[in-house]
Amino acid sequence: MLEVKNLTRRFGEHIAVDDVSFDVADGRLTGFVGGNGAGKTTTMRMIMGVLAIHGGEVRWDGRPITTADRQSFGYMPEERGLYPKQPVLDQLVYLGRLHGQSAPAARAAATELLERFGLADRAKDKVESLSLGNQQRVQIAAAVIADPVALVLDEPFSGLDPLAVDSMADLLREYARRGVPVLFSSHQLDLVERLCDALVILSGGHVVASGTADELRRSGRVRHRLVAGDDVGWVRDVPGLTVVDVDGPTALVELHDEATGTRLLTEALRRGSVREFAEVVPTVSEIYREVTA
Ligand SMILES: Nc1ncnc2c1ncn2[C@@H]1O[C@H](COP(=O)(O)OP(=O)(O)OP(=O)(O)O)[C@@H](O)[C@H]1O
Repeated sequence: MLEVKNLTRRFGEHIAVDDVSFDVADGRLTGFVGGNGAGKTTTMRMIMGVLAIHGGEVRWDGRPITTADRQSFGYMPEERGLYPKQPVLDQLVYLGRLHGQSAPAARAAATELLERFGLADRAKDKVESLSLGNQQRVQIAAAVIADPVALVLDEPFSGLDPLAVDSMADLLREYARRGVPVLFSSHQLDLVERLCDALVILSGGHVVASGTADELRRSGRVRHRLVAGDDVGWVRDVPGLTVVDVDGPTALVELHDEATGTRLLTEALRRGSVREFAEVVPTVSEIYREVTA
């Protein structure tokens, strides 16, 4: 398990990351979200040891992380550091060897990854001759070439076309299935919702929410939607609830307790037909907007 404990980082007077704590459990795909400048990249850089930590610590397997631990991680930095003039396959083999792989093992792993990302026919081309999206695919291959024990990926999905997004998502799921903790940042909340087991939401350098998507949904205000056969303006007079919205036969309400739900439904049935009465589960986007507002 990767643990981030009270991490803090300043740039001059500005506190970019302020007492940030969260866990990335083994086998858990954890989405790291937050607006521009929230502190995601700074946190990931501290996890990987490329930026000095001003407070707190990073732990791996229950003890302070070491340089050797970090070398066994797969890291995709925000600044995509590939050598533009080097052929794609040679570059991946070189990176694999830097991580201690033998030349044949690195070549085999690189070839398999290039095939997986539809780049087998570009193996001999220089990186700079690839489109940005394809360079991004090579960068992903570089992060996973040496069979990492944890993955820390800064916006791995940005710039990918839908097919590459699917390959990337499959790859991350596969690593998670093998028990690898995976932390990735993204601004694509729909993707995070679809893919993640857990979420960490950062705002202004602080963790404003974290947990599984289900835990976050349940921790927010639960709303109910009532759709009746006729106008439901009368719900405003029902005690024990807050009306969020009323539009003709549809009302969105927050119940203060369960008994009010029963009362509301009974009243609606007494007045006519009820087409729907259900809990409204918020999406990750809605939770995000609420906690970062
Ligand atoms: N090297 C630096 N020098 C000065 N300030 C920095 C430096 N790196 C980051 N910051 C500041 O730290 C804060 C957090 O930045 P960071 O890049 O970590 O955010 P982010 O969540 O990754 O944003 P984005 O989604 O835009 O990539 C910002 O206010 C940024 O301006």
